[in-house]
Amino acid sequence: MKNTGEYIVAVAGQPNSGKSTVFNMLTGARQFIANYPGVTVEKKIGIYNYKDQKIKLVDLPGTYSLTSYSLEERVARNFLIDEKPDLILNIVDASNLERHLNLTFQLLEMGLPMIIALNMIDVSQNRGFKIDLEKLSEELGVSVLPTVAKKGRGKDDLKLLIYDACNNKESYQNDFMIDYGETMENILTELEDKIAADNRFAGHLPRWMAVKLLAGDPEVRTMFSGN
Ligand SMILES: Nc1nc2c(ncn2[C@@H]2O[C@H](COP(=O)(O)OP(=O)(O)OP(=O)(O)O)[C@@H](O)[C@H]2O)c(=O)[nH]1
Ligand SMILES: [Mg+2]
Repeated sequence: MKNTGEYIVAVAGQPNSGKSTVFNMLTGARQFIANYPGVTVEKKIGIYNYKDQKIKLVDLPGTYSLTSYSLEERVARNFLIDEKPDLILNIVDASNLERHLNLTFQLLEMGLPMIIALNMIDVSQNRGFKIDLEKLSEELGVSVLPTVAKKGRGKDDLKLLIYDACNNKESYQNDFMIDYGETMENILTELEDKIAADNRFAGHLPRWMAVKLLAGDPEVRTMFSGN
């Protein structure tokens, strides 16, 4: 594992979930803009120090899923695959929980350490929603922290959680797995074995590749056919 004295945290979430607001809340003024390799999509990077640690946040483009059909989705997912950040900070809009969990499941399938900031708790409460945080966290196998980023609420707890997660990655590495049913699972297992045995795909998560392959993902298909 790299230990360069700084941790890289990818801020991922659907559009309008409050990613940038959380990003600003955590990093304040220490921000700069870069680009992702080969594309013009803006890469917003922010830095803050916490205790003895330097934390580098990357504000990923907002996407509804992680297929490879749009540039933003490709950028977000390639960042996760290529850079293997120390942690994914998934921003979820508590007032649209069901819709936002779609991306959460896809992020979980990438097999990286992850935590969730359940943002917009104020909006969710105003709508009369009561979210059982413990149950949500238990079902997903991920730590869930409520935030109201617009008002700075949850900032200190979130910094502490990020610090803890970066320093104890194994405990934040989830083993979440969608069960696609017997027929699909049989095919997936076969594919996973083939992928795991193929050194072209070293460093890739076999399960993730197998799922994407079955879904007809163009990028993964190209990788597989070797073109
Ligand atoms: N009420 C409320 N509003 C929030 C909260 N967090 C963010 N917002 C507002 O929600 C809107 C969207 O926030 P952004 O931070 O821009 O969301 P984003 O995820 O970065 O959006 P994209 O970059 O377009 O994907 C802004 O108007 C924020 O001020 C919150 O916890 N509560
Ligand atoms: Mg934003």
